[in-house]
Amino acid sequence: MSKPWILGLTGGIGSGKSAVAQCFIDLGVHAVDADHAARWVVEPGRPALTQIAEHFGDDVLLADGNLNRAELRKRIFQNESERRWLEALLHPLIGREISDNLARAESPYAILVSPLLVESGQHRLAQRILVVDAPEALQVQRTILRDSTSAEQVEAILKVQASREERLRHAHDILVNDRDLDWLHSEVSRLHRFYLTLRGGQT
Ligand SMILES: CC(C)(COP(=O)(O)OP(=O)(O)OC[C@H]1O[C@@H](n2cnc3c(N)ncnc32)[C@H](O)[C@@H]1O)[C@@H](O)C(=O)NCCC(=O)NCCS
Ligand SMILES: Nc1ncnc2c1ncn2[C@@H]1O[C@H](COP(=O)(O)OP(=O)(O)OP(=O)(O)O)[C@@H](O)[C@H]1O
Repeated sequence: MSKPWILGLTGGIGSGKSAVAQCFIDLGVHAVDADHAARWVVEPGRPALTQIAEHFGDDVLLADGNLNRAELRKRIFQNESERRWLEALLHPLIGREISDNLARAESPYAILVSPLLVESGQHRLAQRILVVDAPEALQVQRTILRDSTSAEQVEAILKVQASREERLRHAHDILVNDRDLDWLHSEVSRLHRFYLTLRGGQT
């Protein structure tokens, strides 16, 4: 089987990656999401969850045995060495899930959605990079609304992610997501037609 042509889709927290990815999925494009892979590798019964509980203590587990994501989020975004420990454990596992899933793509191209595409080196899997960009104030506002979290928590996450400038340096295409969802849909349709021409109809 030939390797799929991969579009890397990235952007900071709350920029709209998942919303853009959904538009591509609606157009029939196979999508692999690093945040979803990050959930699979810590499901109950997976060795990584046991290692996380041993390292951080049982407070990071819920009564039903699932990961207490809100608790772990608090711990890692206020302590760089704890975040690095967690990333060293999870990123290789996430990378394997992503590669396995991308290999199953049957659409003319596939997308890899990842908040840390540039930071983690996952961009090397992609032939082209689309950055979803939005003003920082809008990223914070959208994330607070979506996650019922605080501005301080979102800003702590923003601080450890690549800067907009750094991310944009890797971009082949930029989608500025500062309008409504109908507009976003039409921009993604336009990009999709363009990517199909780049693929020259190859499957
Ligand atoms: C800390 C955790 C449990 C918090 O879970 P929660 O459900 O609250 O958030 P979720 O996983 O949906 O992530 C939301 C957003 O936070 C940001 N984020 C998550 N992890 C990181 C990180 N290590 N560095 C920078 N930003 C991150 C991203 O923008 C992501 O889209 C979770 O984010 C996690 O396991 N992070 C470590 C794994 C990782 O690096 N994931 C990023 C994808 S590779
Ligand atoms: N153009 C838009 N108009 C209105 N709401 C939007 C728009 N784009 C995204 N949103 C909303 O903003 C929130 C954040 O978007 P989304 O979840 O797609 O961001 P993300 O980049 O995937 O974030 P994360 O890095 O946290 O996973 C969601 O609730 C989404 O529905």
